[in-house]
Amino acid sequence: MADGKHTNAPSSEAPVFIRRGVPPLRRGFPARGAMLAGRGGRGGPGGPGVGRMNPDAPWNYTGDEREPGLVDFLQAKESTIRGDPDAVLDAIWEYKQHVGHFMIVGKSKAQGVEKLIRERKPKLILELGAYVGYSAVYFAKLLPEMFPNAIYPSKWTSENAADENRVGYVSIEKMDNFAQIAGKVVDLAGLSRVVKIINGSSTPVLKSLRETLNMPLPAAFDMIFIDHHKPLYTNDLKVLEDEGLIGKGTCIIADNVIMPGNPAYLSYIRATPAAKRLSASKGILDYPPATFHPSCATKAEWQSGFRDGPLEETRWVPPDSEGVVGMGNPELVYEGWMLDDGNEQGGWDACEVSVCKGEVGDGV
Ligand SMILES: C[S@@+](CC[C@H](N)C(=O)[O-])C[C@H]1O[C@@H](n2cnc3c(N)ncnc32)[C@H](O)[C@@H]1O
Repeated sequence: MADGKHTNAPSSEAPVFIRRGVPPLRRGFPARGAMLAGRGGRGGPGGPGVGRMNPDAPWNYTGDEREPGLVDFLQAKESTIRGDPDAVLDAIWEYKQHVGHFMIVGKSKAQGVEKLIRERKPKLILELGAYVGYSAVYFAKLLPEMFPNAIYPSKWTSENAADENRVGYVSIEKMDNFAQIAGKVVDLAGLSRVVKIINGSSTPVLKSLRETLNMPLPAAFDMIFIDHHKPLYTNDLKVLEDEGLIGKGTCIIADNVIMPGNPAYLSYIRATPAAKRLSASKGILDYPPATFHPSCATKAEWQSGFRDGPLEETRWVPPDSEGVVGMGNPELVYEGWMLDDGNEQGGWDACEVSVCKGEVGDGV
C-alpha cells in the first residue's frame, strides 16, 4: 500500500510478498540482541533482549533496587505530584535519568500511542506488562478526559456487564512486586478507579479474562498494548483471537518489534489468512524456533517485509504460556504500519500497529 501501510487481506495474496530489495532474512544472522544485552539494552538482565536470543528462556527479571527506589523517589515528591498524572510521569522520567536503563516505553512511541488514542477514542484498553505503571498512567490518563461520565473498573459489576458506558484500562503484570509498585504509581496519579491491574501470568489470565471482567460476548478490547515477554507476543495474540477479545476495530500496538525485535510476531500478524490456515492445520511445534534478525534491513524493508517470514516458527509455544496454547483465528484481516521511535535510544525501534478490519467474508 502506497501510504506505508500493509494488509493481510486475501486480495493481497496474489503477488504475495513485498520483499523487493530486502536482504535475505537468513537464519543465523548475527543477532543484535547480543550487543544489546552487553550494553544493558532495554531488556535488562534476563529481559526481553535475552528472550529474543533464546526464545526458550523464561522471563527472569525479578527486579533490583531500581523499582523500590522509584517508589521512595516519588513518595519524596508526593505533596507536589499526587493526583497529577503528568507530574507523576515527569518524575518517573527524571528518575530514569538517574538510574540509566529503566524498561519503560520511550517518549516518542508513547506520544505516537497517545495520538492514536485521541484519534480512535478506545473505551476498553488492555496492556500486557505493567512494570512500574508508567505506560498505564501515560495512556489511562486520557480516558477520564475523553469519557468523563463513564463507568470505570472500580464500579464494574455483573449488573453493568453489557453497559456501553464501561471504560477502563486493564493491565496484566506477572511479577507480584512490579504489580504492587504499579498499583502505588497509578494511585499516586489519581487513576485507581480507571486502571485495573491484574497480577498474573498473561496467557492463563487472558484465557479467563472475559469471565474475570464480566465482559459478555461479543465485547472486545478497542486497543491492546503488548509490551511484556517478547517470545510470548504471538501465542498471547492467538489466545486473544481465540477468545474473541480482538474484533473489528481493535487496534493492537506491539512494542519493540525491531529492538530487541520480534520477527515471529510480525510474520504472524502480517500473514495472509490462507498462510495462517495452513500453518494452524499443522498443529504446534515441540521445539523452540531458530531466531533470525535482519538487522541490516532498512526501515522501509522492515515496514514491508515478513509477509513470508518464519510463520512456521510461530507454531511453537514458549514455556511462559504455562501450557495455554493459542490456535489463533486465521480469518482476521489486519491493516498495519510501524510507529517509529525516532532513534530515541540510539538505535531504531518501533511498535507494530495493527487494526483489525474484521473477518474474511465480512466484506473484507
Ligand atoms: C518492558 S516491561 C513493561 C513496561 C511498561 N509497559 C511501560 O512502558 O511502562 C515488561 C513487563 O512485562 C512483565 N512480564 C513479563 N512476562 C510476563 C507475563 N508472562 N505476563 C505478564 N507480564 C509479564 C515484566 O515483569 C515487566 O514488568
